[in-house]
Amino acid sequence: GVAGERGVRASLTARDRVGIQDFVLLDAYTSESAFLDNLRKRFHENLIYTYVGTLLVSVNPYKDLDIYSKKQMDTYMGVNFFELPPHIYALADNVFRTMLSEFNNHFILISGESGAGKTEASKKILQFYAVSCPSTKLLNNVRDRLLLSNPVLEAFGNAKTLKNDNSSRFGKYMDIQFDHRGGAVGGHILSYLLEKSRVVHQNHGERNFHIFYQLVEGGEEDLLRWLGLERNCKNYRYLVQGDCAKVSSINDKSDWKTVQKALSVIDFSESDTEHLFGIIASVLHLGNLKFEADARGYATIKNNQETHWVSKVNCLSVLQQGLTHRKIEAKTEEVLSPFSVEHAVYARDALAKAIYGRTFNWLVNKINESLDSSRKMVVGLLDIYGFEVFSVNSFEQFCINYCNEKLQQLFIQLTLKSEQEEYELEGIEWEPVPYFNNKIICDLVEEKFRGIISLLDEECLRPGEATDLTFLEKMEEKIGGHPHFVTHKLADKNTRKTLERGDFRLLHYAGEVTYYWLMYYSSLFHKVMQHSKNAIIKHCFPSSEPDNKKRPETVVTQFKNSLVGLTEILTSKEPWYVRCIKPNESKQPAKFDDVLVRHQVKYLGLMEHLRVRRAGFAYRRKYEIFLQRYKALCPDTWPNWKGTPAEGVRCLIKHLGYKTDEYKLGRTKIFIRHPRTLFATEDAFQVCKHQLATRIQAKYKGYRVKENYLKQKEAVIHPVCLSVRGELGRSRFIKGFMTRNQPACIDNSEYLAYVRQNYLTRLKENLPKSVLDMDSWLTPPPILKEVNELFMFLKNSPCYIVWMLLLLQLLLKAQTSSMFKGKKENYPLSVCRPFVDTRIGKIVLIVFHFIIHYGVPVVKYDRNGFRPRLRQLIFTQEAAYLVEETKIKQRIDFTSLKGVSVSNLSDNFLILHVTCDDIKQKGDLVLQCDFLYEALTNLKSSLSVFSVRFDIQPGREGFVDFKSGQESMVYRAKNGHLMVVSVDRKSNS
Ligand SMILES: Nc1ncnc2c1ncn2[C@@H]1O[C@H](COP(=O)(O)OP(=O)(O)OP(=O)(O)O)[C@@H](O)[C@H]1O
Repeated sequence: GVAGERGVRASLTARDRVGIQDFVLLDAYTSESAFLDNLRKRFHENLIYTYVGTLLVSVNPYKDLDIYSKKQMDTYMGVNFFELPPHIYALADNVFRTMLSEFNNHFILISGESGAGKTEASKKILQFYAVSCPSTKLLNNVRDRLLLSNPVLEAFGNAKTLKNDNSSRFGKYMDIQFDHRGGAVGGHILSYLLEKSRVVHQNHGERNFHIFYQLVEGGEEDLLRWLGLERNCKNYRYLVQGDCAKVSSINDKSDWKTVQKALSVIDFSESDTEHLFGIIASVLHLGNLKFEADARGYATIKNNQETHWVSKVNCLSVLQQGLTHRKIEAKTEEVLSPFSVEHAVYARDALAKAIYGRTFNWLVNKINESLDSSRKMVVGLLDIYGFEVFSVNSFEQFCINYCNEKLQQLFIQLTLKSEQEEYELEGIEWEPVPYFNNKIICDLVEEKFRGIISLLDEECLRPGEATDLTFLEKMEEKIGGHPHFVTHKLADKNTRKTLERGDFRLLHYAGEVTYYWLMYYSSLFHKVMQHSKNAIIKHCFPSSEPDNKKRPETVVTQFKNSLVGLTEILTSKEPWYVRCIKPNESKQPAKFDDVLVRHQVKYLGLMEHLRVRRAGFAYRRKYEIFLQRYKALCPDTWPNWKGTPAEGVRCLIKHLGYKTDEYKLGRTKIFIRHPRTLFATEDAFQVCKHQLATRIQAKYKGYRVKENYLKQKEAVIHPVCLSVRGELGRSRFIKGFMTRNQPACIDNSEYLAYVRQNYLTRLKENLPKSVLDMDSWLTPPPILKEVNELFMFLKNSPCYIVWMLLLLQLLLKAQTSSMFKGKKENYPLSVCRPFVDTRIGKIVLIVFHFIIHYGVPVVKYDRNGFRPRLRQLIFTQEAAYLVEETKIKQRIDFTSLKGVSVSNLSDNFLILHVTCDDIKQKGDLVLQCDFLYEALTNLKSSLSVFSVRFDIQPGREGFVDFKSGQESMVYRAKNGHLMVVSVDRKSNS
């Protein structure tokens, strides 16, 4: 039954399969507690993945599990979602195959709290694609760049926080671009809202971005000297505020090396890296700049040494003035107004943040340049910061949490809402499943004129001084009554105690967060930076910006717009979800905190998702599509249905005997409640399909026979053929052909083979008196030009080397004959071409130092997944080698070669059986070779000193099954074996 079900499922489209799988799996969870129990039990058994429908839930194990090996990847490749335990590879593989079969774009949204495992999940998906996609030299290059962009982005965009030692401090959306064959041909990265405040300030127990520590700890002596840096993080104010420059889980020195290497692979020139690290160093120097008040109380820079280094590495000269003055524009002229010390410190930090932030954007663009291709289809990976609640939540947390609200809203729209709306739209009776729709919070933040962002914009850009308090009052006035907004003034007595006057609280879908931030907007240093000779800084602060005439966009509006862009990107693609869950707050393995997990399960909307999917239907299809697929099952709808598709489906399901509770008919679609109903229909279709196929085949065969007859007739009238055999030969040939009635394999080349064969038969009957008496040899027909030339040559200068060569050929062919004659179906047909001593390019031969006996191109089939790979098979005196271009992939000593098998059919497969106790060997090799007889004869002669079993097997060889069929093909069968189908040649030979 299971096998039958699998067969049925395999025949559905990828999307059907996933939809049905979704439904089947949901049966396991009856309540939230049951779901949690299951999650906990699995977690303790190291089963960190669970499906909720098609959505993958991952619980961070906080320890390395042996589930990400190459072997695991192979196991999940090309296997249906439900056939193996849940895994991130299964999801990645399904997305990939759905993309290839439907030719559309997809995205995987990875969400969860900080430290829940989002970045790790996205890396696992990327690694899976890197291994599973087809590989060529060019594609490998792209793959390396895609993979190596990660450590660079992590160095510049990740940092240690209290929650996660490698926390992504920016949002990342990455497109992996594929060609129509599934080769990964490129990528594109979008980054969102880097947490720039971290450059100048870190909370206790947290660090600045990794790259600063990597440079100071790992940078070469010369580089540090050139940048004016000392190898001690404690000397830099921007690196010591969290008081944890050194962390046991982070190795800055080795990470520095990784980043250096990665930069060179992704096309960063020497001058790029020089400028880049110049900027990193200058930020560190900036942080050490101190100010003191002059006699009038205005700021002046205290330590000139640091200014010198900032200027030197950034090639800047007007820094002093830029940091201690602001520009005031008064009608026609610009006036410089001096800063107080406090303002100067603020300006310094703002400059450091701006430099770092813009450099980060430059870095992302630069990586994109090295990855972008003219893409065909994409799988997008969205790994974006999770919902954050700290004791002090600033403007950045506000943006991050707003982003999470938007993504939750998208999730609701794409799953819960759209599913229920579809039933309504189709007029299907349906009891709505309640869920919390967070649109109300999104509106609170982003609504035009009334939302928090609009109010903030207004406050920032209005004339007069804007402060936190004026902004707060404005919010209280405009959105005071909103149920998700609270301030000290608006709160009830109990809540008021928990709020300061300057705070405001938002009741997010994931919990309450109290915000407090300082407003500031400045374009003070832009002019200064334009004078830099550092190419990156020049690029990041272009001279055309900012356009003073235009109302400047505030940071929050820029962010809002970028989220609108992101939503557009996502809604144009098919969604898939990975929900990451954090099992405990202390990053400990094997600790499952029920309260914490329950909270995440709640706000991630998992239970609602589950309920909606379970109450719904397993399968839905437009009437046209359903009818098109299954119309053959009903005599009234086959082959053509004249009425409307809806009537056709009605007629069809009546004929099939569907019970009324098994289905619902909507306005445009049929909805089927249980997978078993569909399985039964699909089963019936499979049976019916074969019967139909046989009928169509019979018709088609008749047509082909006729067509081929005409073709062959034309072929034998070809002038070459005529000149060889004359009219009599031609008519005899046509007669023979008609008797055999095997049109598909008869063409000019067979006729020529026939001529050769004929000559040899005549030669046998008229043997020469002596081999050296050339005149006694029968004259070969003109078509045997090579032989003729050889004879002419021998005639003129009898030469023993040539005779030796000829003899060698004869010996080899005799060897082949003794091995295969009468044992393998296509033996006589395929062996008539002359054997040569090697079939691989000279360049390959030159690269290897050993003496090569024979080389031939082959296709190697991986044992896991049976993916074909082009290789060269080379024999030397002691071993066989599998070579990719000029790289040896595998060596098989003849001493460890147990045997060689081929089938008795007309395929061109060979299997090399290798002793498995040699751990370096990867098991038996399955190879396909166009020159099978030549290769095996050569192998046999190389092996003569070794005792190797040489088998010709009927039909089956362990994990490879052979059979005859109408058409040659190779595919992975349902039993997991490689199925090799070859054309039946028996009747032909
Ligand atoms: N599948 C996994 N197997 C083993 N360890 C994991 C796995 N996923 C996550 N971890 C551990 O948890 C840590 C945090 O994971 P990760 O950086 O992916 O979290 P995140 O959700 O991206 O957090 P942030 O939002 O802060 O970037 C990792 O550094 C790793 O130590």
